[in-house]
Amino acid sequence: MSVQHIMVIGAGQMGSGIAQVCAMAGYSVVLQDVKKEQIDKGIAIITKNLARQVEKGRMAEEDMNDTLARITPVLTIQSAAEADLVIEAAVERMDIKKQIFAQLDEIAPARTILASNTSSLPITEIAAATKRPEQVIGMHFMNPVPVMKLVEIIRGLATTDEVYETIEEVTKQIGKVPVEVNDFPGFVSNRILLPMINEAIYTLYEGVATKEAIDEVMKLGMNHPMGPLTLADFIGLDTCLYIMEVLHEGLGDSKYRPCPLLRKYVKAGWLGKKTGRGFYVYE
Ligand SMILES: CC(=O)CC(=O)SCCNC(=O)CCNC(=O)[C@H](O)C(C)(C)COP(=O)(O)OP(=O)(O)OC[C@H]1O[C@@H](n2cnc3c(N)ncnc32)[C@H](O)[C@@H]1OP(=O)(O)O
Ligand SMILES: NC(=O)C1=CN([C@@H]2O[C@H](COP(=O)(O)OP(=O)(O)OC[C@H]3O[C@@H](n4cnc5c(N)ncnc54)[C@H](OP(=O)(O)O)[C@@H]3O)[C@@H](O)[C@H]2O)C=CC1
Repeated sequence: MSVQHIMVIGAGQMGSGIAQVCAMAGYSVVLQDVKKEQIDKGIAIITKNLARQVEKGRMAEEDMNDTLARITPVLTIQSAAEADLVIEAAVERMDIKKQIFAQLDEIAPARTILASNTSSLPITEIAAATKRPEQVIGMHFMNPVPVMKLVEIIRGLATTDEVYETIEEVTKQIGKVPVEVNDFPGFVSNRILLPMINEAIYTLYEGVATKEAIDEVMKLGMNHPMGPLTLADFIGLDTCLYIMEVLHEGLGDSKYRPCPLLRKYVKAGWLGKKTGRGFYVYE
C-alpha cells in the first residue's frame, strides 16, 4: 500500500509532534482538531521546533518553509476522504476514540489505514467501531515525538500483515524504529513505565520523601533523564490516570490501582506541564 497523504487527528502535544515528523519526511499532512486555538498552538510549536533546527544549522530555511507548507490545519474530520493513512492522537478516552473511528470509517476511502496513537487502550476494541478492523492498527509514538526514536506498533486481533508492513515502512521513512507488540492493556511501554510512575506518586503520597527528592533519586541513582514526577507532568496527569485505569481494569490486578493523589490532581485540573501545574508549577 502506498502512503502519501497522512491525516493527524488531535493537535495536542502528540498530534503536533506526529504532524511535524511526517511533514519532515515529505508526507503531505492534514492536522485536525476540534478547537482552533489548539491547532494554532500546535502549528506554533512545530514552527518553533523547526526554527531551532534552522538556527542550529541542521535544516535549511527553505526546507523549513517546505515542511510547514506540507501541513494543512483543519477543523473538520471530512479531510479523511483524501487520506491514505489517518493517525489519531485525540484524548485517551475510549468513548471519544470509538466515535472518531466510526466517523473516519464512514468518510475515508476503502484503502485508508486507520491508526491510533493510544497509550494503552485496546486496538481491537477501537477497531470494532469500524467495518474495517483489518485496517486498524496501533502506532504508538513516544513524547517528545521529534526526539524519541521508538514507535510501538500494535497489531489488533484482525490487523493484516499488509497493513502492519505498511505502517512499519512509514515508521522507518520518518526515521523512527518500529517495535512490534501484541494488543494487551498498556502494550509493553506503559505496562512497565506507568506502574513505576504511579509508585513514585504513592511514595510522595505516603510522605516517604519530597517530590524533588524522589525525582533526584531516580535521576542520579538510576540515570533516568527525568525523575518520575517530572515525567508524569510531562506526559500529562490525565493521560497517566487514564492509562492506570486501563491497566487496572484490563489486567484486573490491584497492583495497578491509581494513586488517590493522582486522581485528586486530575480533578483539580492540575494536569502537568500542559496546564501550567502538576506536581510542579510551570510558567
Ligand atoms: C505516555 C506514553 O504513552 C508513552 C511516552 O511517551 S512516555 C514518555 C517517554 N519519554 C521520556 O521518557 C522522555 C524522558 N526525557 C528525556 O528523554 C529528556 O529529558 C528529553 C529528551 C525530553 C530532554 O532532554 P534533555 O537533554 O534533558 O534536555 P535538552 O537538552 O533541552 O533537550 C535535548 C534535545 O531534545 C530537544 N527537545 C527537548 N524537548 C523537546 C520537545 N518537547 N520537542 C522537541 N524537541 C525537544 C531539544 O531541543 C534538544 O535538541 P538538540 O540536542 O538538538 O538541541
Ligand atoms: N502525553 C504523552 O506522553 C503521550 C500520549 N499518547 C497518547 O496520545 C493521545 C493524545 O495525547 P496528548 O497529545 O498528550 O494529549 P493532549 O491533551 O495534549 O491533546 C489531545 C488533543 O486532542 C483534542 N481532541 C479531543 N477530542 C477530539 C476530537 N474528537 N477530535 C479531534 N481532536 C480532539 C484535544 O482538544 P481539547 O483540548 O479541546 O479536548 C487536544 O487538543 C492520547 O491517546 C495519549 O494517550 C501517546 C504517547 C505519549
